[in-house]
Amino acid sequence: MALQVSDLRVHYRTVRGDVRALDGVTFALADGEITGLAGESGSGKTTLGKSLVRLDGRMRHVGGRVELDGRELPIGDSARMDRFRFHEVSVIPQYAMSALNPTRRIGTMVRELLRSRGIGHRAVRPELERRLRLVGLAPEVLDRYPIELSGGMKQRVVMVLSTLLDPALLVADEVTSALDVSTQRAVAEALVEFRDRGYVRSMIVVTHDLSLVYQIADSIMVMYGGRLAEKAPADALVTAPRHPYTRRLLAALPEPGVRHEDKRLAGIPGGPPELLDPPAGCRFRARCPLADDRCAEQPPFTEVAPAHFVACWKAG
Ligand SMILES: Nc1ncnc2c1ncn2[C@@H]1O[C@H](COP(=O)(O)OP(=O)(O)OP(=O)(O)O)[C@@H](O)[C@H]1O
Repeated sequence: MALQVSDLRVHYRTVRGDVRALDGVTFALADGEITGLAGESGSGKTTLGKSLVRLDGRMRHVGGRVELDGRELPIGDSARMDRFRFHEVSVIPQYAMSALNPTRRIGTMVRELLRSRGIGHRAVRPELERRLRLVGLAPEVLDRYPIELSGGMKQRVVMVLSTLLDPALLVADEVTSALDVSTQRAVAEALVEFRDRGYVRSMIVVTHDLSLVYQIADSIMVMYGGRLAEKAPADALVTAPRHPYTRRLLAALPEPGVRHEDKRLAGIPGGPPELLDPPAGCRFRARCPLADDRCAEQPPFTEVAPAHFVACWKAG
């Protein structure tokens, strides 16, 4: 088992109180598993991804554990986490490619990044060039400025960099969302190739685009209101979803292959719960057509079929 996340709770501290963005998240990721993480905007996907690699200043780890290969990751302690980042856990953050410094050449940024991690540039240069070629980029790309590269090229550079030291876990947050359809496919296929070659052991691919992730993921997790609603092998999740929210999320998808970017989910009345003061019981209760009195109690995240977990009293 590569990654085990148990009852993880991460809050944002705000002047109005704590936003309970992760409120008891439990799942495991096997060696070699690519999992897609889907759900409406605000459900906690980015927070979950960040929590495993780098908590930002406002995030507080209030409970739960994260273990990688049986060792606990000190996610609440940024200084201690530094040892694991890039080497063992790595993230391609949302908007990573627009965050590249426009005034510095790609190669300069790479050298600085490696130096900050105590890694000699020369030692990894051949591997860096090999991997750039693998994703269709000539090593000369290192002499260029970010503005000279297309979005897809920048995204591939970021991918190569974040996995250069063969981390056990990669979190890729919306890595394809700003790209055109054919480039999206190329980047998605490169993620699979990196896993197949062992550059990354396991991967969490955060996305709004269930149809794209379905093409590359072994399993899919669906988040709702700071908790996981369902995790299942990709086929089972798409063809036989058990959670009423997952069913609606899939029903709201446009035709296969077309991106779904609506901030609000069409077809599901109401909005996601307020995480500042979330309702008791099942978070989906207020919008669920199947809800009854039992749903006032929080349903456990239970394995209802092999590797198929659901948090719903009606899913058994
Ligand atoms: N810096 C912050 N301060 C306070 N609350 C925050 C902060 N960042 C996120 N949140 C809240 O935490 C919850 C989860 O946000 P998160 O960004 O993880 O969701 P998401 O599913 O990734 O959304 P999106 O798909 O829009 O990126 C939301 O209620 C959001 O409003």
